[in-house]
Amino acid sequence: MGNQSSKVKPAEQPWIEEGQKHFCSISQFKLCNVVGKGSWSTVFVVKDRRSKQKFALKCINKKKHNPGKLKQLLTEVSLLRSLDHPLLCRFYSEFEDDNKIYLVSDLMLGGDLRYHIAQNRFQESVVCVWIAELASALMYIHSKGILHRDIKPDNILLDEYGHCRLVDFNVAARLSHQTQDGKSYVKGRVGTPAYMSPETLVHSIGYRESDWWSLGITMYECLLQNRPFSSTMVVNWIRSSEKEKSSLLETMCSSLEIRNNKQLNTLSKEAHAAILGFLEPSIKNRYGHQEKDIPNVSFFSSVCFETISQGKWAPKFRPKSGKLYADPILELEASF
Ligand SMILES: Nc1ncnc2c1ncn2[C@@H]1O[C@H](COP(=O)(O)OP(=O)(O)OP(=O)(O)O)[C@@H](O)[C@H]1O
Repeated sequence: MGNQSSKVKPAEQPWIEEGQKHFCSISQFKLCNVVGKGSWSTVFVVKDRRSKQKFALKCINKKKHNPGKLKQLLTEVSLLRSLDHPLLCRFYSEFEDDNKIYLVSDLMLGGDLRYHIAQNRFQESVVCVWIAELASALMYIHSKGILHRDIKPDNILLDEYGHCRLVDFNVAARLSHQTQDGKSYVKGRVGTPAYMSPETLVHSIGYRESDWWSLGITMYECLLQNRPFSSTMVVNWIRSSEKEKSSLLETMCSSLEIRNNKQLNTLSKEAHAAILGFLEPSIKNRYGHQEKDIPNVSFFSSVCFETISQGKWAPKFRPKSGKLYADPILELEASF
């Protein structure tokens, strides 16, 4: 382990002049490209006319969304405003006009992990830095009392140097409830089925450990290019009768079969153990139950968590510079 900070371009926030952080009108920007499309937004690369700096501008069409969705958006904005970490995508401003709501944030030019893992099978050393960076971001948001609830490769963007940024706080929530023994949780079966923890699927509840489970599925996928449970398998479990649902946890654990999974056996013993640690059905035994122990997980022995958490650890994979990691079809579909 070595401190690489002198050689490495940190995951720094772009420089912005004081006073320019609070964008309030679309006229302040020149539209450049479409960089992504979500289920309720289009994301543009825009250039601030004054500083010439580029940002991501998420545009949400008010007319296409019901008041419930817009309320959810307000929650997302309030959560984003409370967060500031080198491995999250910094949020600057929101403003609106008659038709749209606009959110301005850091622009991530390296594409999402879903794209990259579909192209390549990555070395463990690459994935180790990604998962350590995500673990660091996760510990930070948990320390702020927030659950992400939708960790998956689609919601992880790379910056131009290859640092991971956890994005999409659409369904994130504050840990607003407490069990009798003082454990914080959020109600609801929320997220993407294939990444949902057993407790979320079975009891419609999310703990901090539930995000660690999703990170475990993400790690599995980054290393092996597939997932331990398919979405249809999970959806079928959810749709099963109430009686069967009570045995869902058992089914899921036995289906895990990952303890004897041939693919897992192709990994180092450290990677294998980390996946089993994150995908531990019992939350008390799951990695992340004691978040302070995460840096001691043997899979992370080659990285320094302090440097990782400052966004200064050198990623082992750097996206191609000058390439726009966006489906060209989005450009054609864009409307404004
Ligand atoms: N800051 C950013 N920099 C670069 N690209 C981004 C940024 N934010 C979002 N994108 C791109 O835009 C896509 C859509 O963004 P996002 O998932 O936040 O939209 P959404 O409407 O909230 O989507 P959904 O509800 O389907 O998750 C992302 O998959 C990503 O490719």
